[in-house]
Amino acid sequence: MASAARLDLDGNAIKPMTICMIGAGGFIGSHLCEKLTAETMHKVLAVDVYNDKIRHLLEPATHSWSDRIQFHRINIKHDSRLEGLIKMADLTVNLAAICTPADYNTRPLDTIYSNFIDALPVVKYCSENNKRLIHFSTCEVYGKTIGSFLPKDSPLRQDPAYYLLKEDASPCIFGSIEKQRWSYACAKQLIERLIYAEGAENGLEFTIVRPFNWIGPRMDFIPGIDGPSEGVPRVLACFSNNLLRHEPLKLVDGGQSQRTFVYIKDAIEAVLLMIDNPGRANGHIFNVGNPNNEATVKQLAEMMTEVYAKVSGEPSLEVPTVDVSSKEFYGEGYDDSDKRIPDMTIINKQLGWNPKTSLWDLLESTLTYQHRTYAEAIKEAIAKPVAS
Ligand SMILES: NC(=O)c1ccc[n+]([C@@H]2O[C@H](COP(=O)([O-])OP(=O)(O)OC[C@H]3O[C@@H](n4cnc5c(N)ncnc54)[C@H](O)[C@@H]3O)[C@@H](O)[C@H]2O)c1
Ligand SMILES: O=c1ccn([C@@H]2O[C@H](COP(=O)(O)OP(=O)(O)O[C@H]3OC[C@](O)(CO)[C@H]3O)[C@@H](O)[C@H]2O)c(=O)[nH]1
Repeated sequence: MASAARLDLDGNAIKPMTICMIGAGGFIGSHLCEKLTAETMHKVLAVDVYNDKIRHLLEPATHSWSDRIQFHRINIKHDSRLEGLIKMADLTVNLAAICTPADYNTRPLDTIYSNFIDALPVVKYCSENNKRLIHFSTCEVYGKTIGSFLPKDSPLRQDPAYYLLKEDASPCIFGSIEKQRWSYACAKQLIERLIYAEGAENGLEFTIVRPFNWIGPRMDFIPGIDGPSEGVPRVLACFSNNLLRHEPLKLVDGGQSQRTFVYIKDAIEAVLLMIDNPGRANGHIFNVGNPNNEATVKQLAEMMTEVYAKVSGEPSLEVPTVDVSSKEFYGEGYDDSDKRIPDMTIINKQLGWNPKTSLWDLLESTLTYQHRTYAEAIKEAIAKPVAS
């Protein structure tokens, strides 16, 4: 239930504000909209080209929060209404982006435009109108770890100094230009630098969020069900799709890359703390991830296979995974981040935030959702005769 008497971290009453949320119809946006409507008195101006993932919040128009969320179907690439919405709001949260790795090397121009050029007016309008901005960047701005350049058997690889990713100390290490995978990370890095410069030179009040593999329900799409059959979503949806279809999970280059996964609901708590505590969040870049949930992609596949068997009651395949080369899976120009462990010092100090949910638990609730939402539709799709 929304409460009028919520307090910030310094014990002051939080005043309801109007938030212009761009990209509100996506995975993170849908969870943030849910949180803001259910637990706060803030008003949301939800901007996106799609609204399927937030339709349950918009309809019927008789929800207790209905007068606090408005959907605006706007493509921020070319819509003059954007400035008016930013002016109307106290805070803008910008989530809009192309952010699936399969696009970075195959649609590099769209990726760079989406993550840099299209974000420019948002930053400009916030700066010119003295409005606060929370901008979503990515853990990919760190690129590869320093440790990955050490010899394979070097004991230094065990030293956190060579792999822990720190907002104010780690370098950003990308591959060469023909490795177009880095088009996204590079565009995100440049928009971060621009926002930082707007803060330094023009006083823009900003917060930059670097999400480390947030996962949970409503992430991306299941190919052929609620997205294109040939589409390649992020790993959670790829592996969910394989499990739902009883196919082996594809391990790109053997699945040796490492990631830390954080449950979307834990991560959204961190974003709400940023929204409600401007004095503690402004001017900061925050890693938001769960350093305790590290796994190789192969280990993730094995755990998802085990959890899915539990929640679906269906036996696992005898050979649950298959190796595939990155060239075959993503095409020319793909490259990968080797390891991503967020340093948590800054977010702990400023906001006292820590994630709670283990990898097993977050996969259990997410795969329960995937099974409930998609299993029937997949069965029907498989049963349908293919048109000749
Ligand atoms: N999910 C993660 O773990 C993660 C990790 C790192 C960074 N991020 C960043 O967080 C943000 C949100 O990610 P997500 O996982 O929710 O992705 P998402 O693709 O689910 O959401 C992005 C939303 O932005 C909208 N959008 C894109 N271009 C637009 C435009 N021109 N006009 C209007 N709307 C537009 C899309 O329709 C989509 O609904 C992105 O900036 C992404 O780079 C997410
Ligand atoms: O079927 C598959 C799909 C992927 N992989 C490998 O899994 C690793 C993670 O892939 P994914 O979650 O798709 O994306 P990344 O973690 O590499 O990048 C994202 O991180 C943050 C963000 O900025 C936004 O979400 C995005 O760039 C990777 O190693 C794939 O190769 C697989 O083996 N099989």
